Amino acid sequence: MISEAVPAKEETGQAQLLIEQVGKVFTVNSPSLLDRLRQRSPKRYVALEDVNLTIASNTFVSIIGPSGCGKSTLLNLIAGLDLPTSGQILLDGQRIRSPGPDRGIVFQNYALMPWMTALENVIFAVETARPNLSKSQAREVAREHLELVGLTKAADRYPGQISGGMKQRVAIARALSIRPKLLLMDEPLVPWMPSTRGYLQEEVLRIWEANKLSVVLITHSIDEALLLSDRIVVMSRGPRATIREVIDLPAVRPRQRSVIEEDERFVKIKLRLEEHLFNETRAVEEASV
Ligand SMILES: Nc1ncnc2c1ncn2[C@@H]1O[C@H](COP(=O)(O)OP(=O)(O)OP(=O)(O)O)[C@@H](O)[C@H]1O
Repeated sequence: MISEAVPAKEETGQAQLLIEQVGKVFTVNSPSLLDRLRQRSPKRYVALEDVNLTIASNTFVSIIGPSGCGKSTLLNLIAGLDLPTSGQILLDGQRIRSPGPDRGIVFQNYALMPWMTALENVIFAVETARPNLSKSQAREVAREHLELVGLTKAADRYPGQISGGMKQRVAIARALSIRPKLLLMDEPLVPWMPSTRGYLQEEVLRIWEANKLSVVLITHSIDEALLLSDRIVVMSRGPRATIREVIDLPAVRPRQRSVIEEDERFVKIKLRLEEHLFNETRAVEEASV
């Protein structure tokens, strides 16, 4: 049995990101969605309800939950790409109302500009987020970040000329180059074969350790969450999805893959998460029949 999430206000005071009683209601009016919901007229869909979470500085947090529960919705609210219908999200005491340079975002599809080289993609982000830098300073910052992700040699290549894994590393370099307090990642490693994915996971860890910022990662992979995170946020299924539990992982760093298979504490958490996802997914499937 999984316990309730601890309300944000009961946690210690040095929080960086505060999510307070957040709810999100969508008005569904696209014909295909209405068709799926077997509705004719526009309908309200309560995606998130009463979401509370505190994320302290320098913490790696993964969000896991059944498909369609609202993980991306929550990440978009933190990114400021959308606004909550109720509640509020504060970053260092400032209410989030729009995207800002204090948050870097990495999506699954990289969102690179194809007509710009890898370096130009990063320079563009630096110039936009940090207009006080001179052109040569922006170029230098961009170069440093491409170096950080091991892509110095690919700096002058266009997105169409590099592999998907490399594109994702450019996207990570771009997100980090604006010096965000928070790095938000929406299933960035999903498309990759296990070997590439494993390599990118190591890269993400190395970059996080080098940068000391907070990361919020959405993932479908329990192993990935166990390998990378300090905390795992477990969401319940929608509608009215919320945080079911926040699990603090044992502070084993650096964390080898074998730890997840062999350390009894990790094995227990893995079983619990598998059971939760299985039950929630089954309930979603049953509800849709
Ligand atoms: N703009 C929107 N309008 C209407 N409904 C939406 C909108 N965006 C998301 N939803 C609904 O909100 C719910 C949560 O969607 P969301 O994409 O956040 O889930 P998710 O957990 O990220 O899904 P997945 O794991 O499949 O990526 C879904 O039922 C989705 O259909």
